[in-house]
Amino acid sequence: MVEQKAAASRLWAVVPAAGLGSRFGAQLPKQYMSLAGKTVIEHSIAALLRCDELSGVVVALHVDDKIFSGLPCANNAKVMQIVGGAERSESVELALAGLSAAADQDWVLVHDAARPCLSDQDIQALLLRAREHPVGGLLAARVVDTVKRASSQGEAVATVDRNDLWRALTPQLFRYGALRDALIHCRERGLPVTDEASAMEYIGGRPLLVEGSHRNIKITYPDDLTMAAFFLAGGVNV
Ligand SMILES: Nc1ccn([C@@H]2O[C@H](COP(=O)(O)OP(=O)(O)OP(=O)(O)O)[C@@H](O)[C@H]2O)c(=O)n1
Ligand SMILES: C[C@](O)(CO)[C@H](O)COP(=O)(O)O
Repeated sequence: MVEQKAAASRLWAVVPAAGLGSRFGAQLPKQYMSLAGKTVIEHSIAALLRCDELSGVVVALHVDDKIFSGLPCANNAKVMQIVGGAERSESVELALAGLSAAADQDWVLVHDAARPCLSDQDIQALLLRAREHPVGGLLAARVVDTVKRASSQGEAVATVDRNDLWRALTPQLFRYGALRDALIHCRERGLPVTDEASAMEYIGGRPLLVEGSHRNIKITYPDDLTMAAFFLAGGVNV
């Protein structure tokens, strides 16, 4: 009997970009702030598009977004747009629903539009390690500061053992079907999901932590844009 060879899993990307950047406090959503000659989101998407095996990217936009369609990357044949939701997790779930060509066993990279300093090296490290893992994985960085738990009065009440603490970054890489089902599971139960890995954890998964660069910062406050410009200009090579 001739065994049917399983079709190779394809690689997709989802870019949550429907936020309004309230903590950043600018007139424009932070993903559209200028950075090193382009907008923040263009750097984030460009990093994904440099990955040759990517089949397509779905960008989740705010319903009132009038900017993205005017960017050069919006005309890239691999780039699709959908309207996101009120929460980041909802935007990701809607983007997955928009990936009609994806098969359950395909892989999906979810990468914040607000993380413009993602390196090719980190993407390749995540793809190499997480695709060999039964659940998938995420880029992450070890916590290097002492961590305090605060009281409601803003006083340090405890020091948290940081030896096993990591900061979750993006991209995060999971199988399309498993991630879709995990996000639905969490939404139906009102479980708080701030990243894709937490949804996978809720259904019993243990995503692989792949150490990534501390330069892969999330633009949250204005100072982050200054740091990102420094990193994209090459930073200090030690
Ligand atoms: N409903 C939402 C909220 C956020 N995001 C995206 O998720 C990423 C990380 O979210 P965050 O840094 O919190 O962005 P904002 O929600 O814009 O920031 P803030 O919380 O300060 O308003 C960003 O690329 C943001 O555009 C999204 O797609 N949909
Ligand atoms: C997904 C994320 O960037 C991982 O650290 C983070 O959880 C996003 O949080 P935000 O409050 O939506 O920015």
